[in-house]
Amino acid sequence: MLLAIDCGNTNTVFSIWDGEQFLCTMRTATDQRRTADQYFVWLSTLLSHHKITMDINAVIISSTVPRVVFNLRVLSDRYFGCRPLVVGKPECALPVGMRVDAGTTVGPDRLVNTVAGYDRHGGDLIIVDFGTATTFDVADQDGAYIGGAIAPGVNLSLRALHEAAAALPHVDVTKPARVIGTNTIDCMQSGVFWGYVGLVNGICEQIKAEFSRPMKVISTGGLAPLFQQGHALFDAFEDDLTMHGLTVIYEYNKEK
Ligand SMILES: Nc1ncnc2c1ncn2[C@@H]1O[C@H](COP(=O)(O)OP(=O)(O)OP(=O)(O)O)[C@@H](O)[C@H]1O
Ligand SMILES: CC(C)(CO)[C@@H](O)C(=O)NCCC(=O)O
Ligand SMILES: [K+]
Repeated sequence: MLLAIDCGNTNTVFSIWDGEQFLCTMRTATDQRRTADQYFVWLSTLLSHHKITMDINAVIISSTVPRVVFNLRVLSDRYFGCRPLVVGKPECALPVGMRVDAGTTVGPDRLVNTVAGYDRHGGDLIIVDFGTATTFDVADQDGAYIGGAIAPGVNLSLRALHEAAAALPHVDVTKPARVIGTNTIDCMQSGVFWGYVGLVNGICEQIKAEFSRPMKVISTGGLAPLFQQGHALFDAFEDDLTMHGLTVIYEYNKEK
């Protein structure tokens, strides 16, 4: 079985793939201090709770936080007896290339999203991922990652408002009933919710204008469904896009 690990700046998601389906998915806060032994105790407890026998013999990692990779490598080696594939490292081949400025480092999550989007939908895509940052990844006709946009994440923007302004409380994002808020919380929610609808819409429209062919827009990440509510921002929402991309990259490397 394959253990696929998607490590973001906020959360790290572990999924077990049996070759056909994901048996379970587990999420923990990203913390570079967490050791291999701590990961293993946590994983084994959850897997026994789900009644899944742990026979992991392969590991693939995408990490936007370089420092956590060390302990995840130790986890693979010590507990699963294997060397993990790490997206972005030379030994991990990608089925599709990238066309960006020489010397630039693309976030592995964005490359994985591009691979997954191309696998499911073919090329000419915009993938919008609502994580710590809101990213826009463009897949060309042949599936190559050709760039995109990085905007501050929704929760990050709300936190920034709260931290910078003494009279603004911490609030969660939600779709407000009205655009004109009549109290502080409604005003903040309106600003962030409708601000992001405008941001996503505006960036996608401008990417489409700059690109020469019609494009499909795919969304992923915990907050995507909220923004899809009542607005035709996306052609599809796919919860498991990054995990799917990790399995595609794993299979590609296994065959090579
Ligand atoms: N309605 C909601 N309001 C607030 N937060 C939500 C809501 N729905 C989902 N979330 C949160 O959105 C987050 C989405 O997770 P996702 O994996 O897409 O990104 P992340 O973990 O925040 O970022 P990263 O992948 O960069 O670490 C989760 O932390 C989840 O708790
Ligand atoms: C933009 C984030 C933080 C989104 O997770 C990540 O993809 C990243 O750290 N990227 C590096 C820079 C880039 O993708 O161009
Ligand atoms: K993510």
